Amino acid sequence: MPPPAPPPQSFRQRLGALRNLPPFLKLVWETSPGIASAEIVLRLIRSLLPVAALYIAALIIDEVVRLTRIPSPGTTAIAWYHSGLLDRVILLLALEFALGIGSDLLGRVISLLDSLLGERLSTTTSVRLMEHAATLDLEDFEDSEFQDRLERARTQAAGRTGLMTQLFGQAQDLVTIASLVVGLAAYAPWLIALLAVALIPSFLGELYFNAQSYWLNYYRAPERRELDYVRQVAAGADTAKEVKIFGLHGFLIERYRELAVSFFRANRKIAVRRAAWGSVLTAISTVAYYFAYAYIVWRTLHGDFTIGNLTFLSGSFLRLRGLLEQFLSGFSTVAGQAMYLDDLFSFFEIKPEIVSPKKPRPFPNPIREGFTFEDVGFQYPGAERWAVRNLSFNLRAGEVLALVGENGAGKTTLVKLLARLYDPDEGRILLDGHDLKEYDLFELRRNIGVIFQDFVRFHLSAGDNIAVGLIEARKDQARIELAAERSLADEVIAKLPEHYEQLIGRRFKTGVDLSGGEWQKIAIARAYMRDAQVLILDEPTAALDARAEFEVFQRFKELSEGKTAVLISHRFSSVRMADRIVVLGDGKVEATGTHAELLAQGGRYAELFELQAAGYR
Ligand SMILES: Nc1ncnc2c1ncn2[C@@H]1O[C@H](COP(=O)(O)OP(=O)(O)OP(=O)(O)O)[C@@H](O)[C@H]1O
Repeated sequence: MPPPAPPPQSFRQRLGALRNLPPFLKLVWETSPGIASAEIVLRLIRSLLPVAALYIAALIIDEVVRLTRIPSPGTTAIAWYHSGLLDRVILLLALEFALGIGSDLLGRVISLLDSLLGERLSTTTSVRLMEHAATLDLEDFEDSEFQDRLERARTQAAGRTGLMTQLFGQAQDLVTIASLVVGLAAYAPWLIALLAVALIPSFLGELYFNAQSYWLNYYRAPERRELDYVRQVAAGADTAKEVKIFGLHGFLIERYRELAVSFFRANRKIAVRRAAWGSVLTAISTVAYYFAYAYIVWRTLHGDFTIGNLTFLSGSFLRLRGLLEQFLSGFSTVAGQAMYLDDLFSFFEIKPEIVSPKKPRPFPNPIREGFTFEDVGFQYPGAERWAVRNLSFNLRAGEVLALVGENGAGKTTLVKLLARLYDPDEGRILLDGHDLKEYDLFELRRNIGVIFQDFVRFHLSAGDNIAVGLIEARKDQARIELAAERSLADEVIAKLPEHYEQLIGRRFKTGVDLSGGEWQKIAIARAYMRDAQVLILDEPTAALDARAEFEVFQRFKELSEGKTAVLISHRFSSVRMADRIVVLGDGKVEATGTHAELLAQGGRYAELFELQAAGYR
């Protein structure tokens, strides 16, 4: 589908993006006040060198002209030197030389500082981006519009160092321009007006095309994400197996090509128009330059200006024109880039909704009553169906509760609500009689150890893969080993060549991959790593063989002595171990009871149990 046409943007709106510059400069400054101030001082000095050089060049010429008009002291350079007539010229030449060398040196130092500061800026911005992303809600991450925004902000974080150099350069040029204008104004003020008239059209043209490019990128962010995604799927290690089996290469490459070609076409259209208009508008300024040049020559012939003045003025004018052109096109680049900054700063403006209260209630230790779901309803953003609704039940302190239900019944959603990854849209969840929202978010999560069905396979060492359950205890080898023992991961690790140090996953060269069930044992150890009061296993055992799952759950039950535990599984052999079972159907509690009670009731539980049991007979 073609992207919608860019909305008409007034110049004022485009220039409005410049409001992003002060916070951007603040960011640059905070990155490194030392380098930034050195840059400012050096650039200020360098900005005044061109006018000084032009002025001295003019003095040299006038001096030479003067010397050609007096009687020659001799024919050799030595005779000239000894006459003392060359003293002034020599001094001026030496000065001009020093200015030239100085300017070159300063240029080198400045670009060195630029690159140092740029790299630091890119790191600072990326770190801030990650820090901010960490505060945001899970809901945000699941929203594709948010993903687009994050993607744009991410590219901005890496790409804005050019803008910094540009801004510093602009400021430097501005000082040079001002110094040249003062010089020029002293001789021929209206030349300056002529320059302005000549340059404004090309400036406006640049501004317009920059805005076009920005909007193109803006609207294409979803497609760019798709482009990256397709590339990843086509050439990624995780997907290679299915891509090969199903022979998806052709399909993926074709999709990539289609997207890339449509990008290319849109970009080309803007580039061609920009080039065409650019050459027309630049021609106007060239005409103005020669017009001004002719005027200065004419005034010199009339005796109003000296030859030195002529060189100074034409030199200044030429330089000024170049600088102004550079400044204005730089300015429109800056205005264009400032629009991209919108993406970065607007990302920083997203505020999380799930936060801790200002004065949190102390977290109960031990939990006395447990959790109560009161008529809880929750709808995923953008979804029409309620994932859970009118959900009421108790999770009593110290019990082992199993959650059962068909796919999509709302089991995982319930767990996410319990850990406040989402807040309910209706009803409330109480912990020991108080709303979960009254407790500190961090404390709540620290007290809950959840292992999800889709736990993350970190491409880290086996030890670290367990330690992520309580990252502060990463160095506590005894704790890691105990957790591994409890989840049966110790047997898996014993077989690895480097044991706990073994890198697992196939992303890195020395990595060893594990089977699905082996990964699960490692993941379950994370729950044991933290001494949480509530332990939740949300079906991370699906890939375990029947014996392993039985053992894992048996241990889980033993080890959750004195803790509150929730287990979700589709295997009744495990479920029946729980003290109490809650049957979910369509986001509601359908029945509760022990295994025997539920079988006796003969509802959905009995039906599902019979189905599974029949399969084994
Ligand atoms: N991130 C999400 N965005 C939108 N809808 C979702 C999301 N996650 C789950 N759902 C929907 O919410 C409902 C409940 O899903 P949930 O994952 O809680 O089910 P479940 O009982 O854990 O299922 P399973 O046994 O398959 O794991 C389903 O209809 C599902 O489609």
